[in-house]
Amino acid sequence: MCLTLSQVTKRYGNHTVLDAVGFDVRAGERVALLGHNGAGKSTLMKIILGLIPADLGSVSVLGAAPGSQTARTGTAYLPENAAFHPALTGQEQLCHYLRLRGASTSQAMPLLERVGLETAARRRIGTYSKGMRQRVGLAQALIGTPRLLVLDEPTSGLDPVSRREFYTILDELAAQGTAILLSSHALTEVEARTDRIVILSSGVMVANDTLANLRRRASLPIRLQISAQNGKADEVARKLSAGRRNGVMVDLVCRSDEKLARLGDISALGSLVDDVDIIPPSLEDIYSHFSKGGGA
Ligand SMILES: Nc1ncnc2c1ncn2[C@@H]1O[C@H](COP(=O)(O)OP(=O)(O)OP(=O)(O)O)[C@@H](O)[C@H]1O
Repeated sequence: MCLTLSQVTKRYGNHTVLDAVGFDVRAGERVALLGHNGAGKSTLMKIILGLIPADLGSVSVLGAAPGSQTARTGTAYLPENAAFHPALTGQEQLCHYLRLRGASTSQAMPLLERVGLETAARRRIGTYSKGMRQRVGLAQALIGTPRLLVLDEPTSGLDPVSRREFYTILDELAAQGTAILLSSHALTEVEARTDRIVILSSGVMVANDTLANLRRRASLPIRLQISAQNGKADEVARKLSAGRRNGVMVDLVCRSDEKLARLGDISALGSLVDDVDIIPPSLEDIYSHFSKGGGA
């Protein structure tokens, strides 16, 4: 196990910011840490990195205490807004980090190539876009091939192509055995790119499971979106006891275990129906279900 948290509790005065949080991250696993603003995500990351202590509970990072030599050597961290010296070039900034970690500066260019910054490597960081600065941060995090990678909202402010490229690099790292914990507000993107989801709500862990299992447990309603033949939406809606959305679309909401029966009802309408789409609950729906205590 690369990361093990058990009963981790943190208080600031009377305010309990983390309340008995516990989960694991295995080698090669990509875990998303989701939660509203102030849910405790950054606090948890700071505890994992050994920057602040937990009041109660235990944390094991690569089998060692957070902040210990073993934990620090094997862990890389990318803060949400990584700050770099604007007058340094990407290459100079990376050489600086390599020296700090006692590594050879000859690795700077291969690392910059890996994150797609080879052509900009000799330009000052002050001229980089946000996405390019985020890539410098990722190159820094890749020094020494970390066994645990902790990323605080790594893709906020990145365009869709940069996001995809960013996740491709994370996928490669995970395939090599790096454990990845990343916080995010971008629910739809973590849906496709992570193996497990942990949801914090006001410092309490309200979910820790694969998305497929969370979907099953939430058993939220499914929407069947039916396209009726021209002019027949009212008739279709009436026959199915469903709601008409506009001139041709009819919305039918049902439980997951009713889906097949309802599809049978739709198909029995024959030529009155042109098409049907099945819309499962989105990650946003599931997230909101568990955040409101639906998992309890
Ligand atoms: N040093 C501190 N002193 C007092 N309260 C703090 C301190 N650091 C964080 N908090 C409080 O702890 C709670 C959790 O904050 P944290 O930054 O961990 O949330 P977050 O989930 O990362 O939020 P965001 O998504 O906005 O980054 C907040 O209510 C915050 O005000």
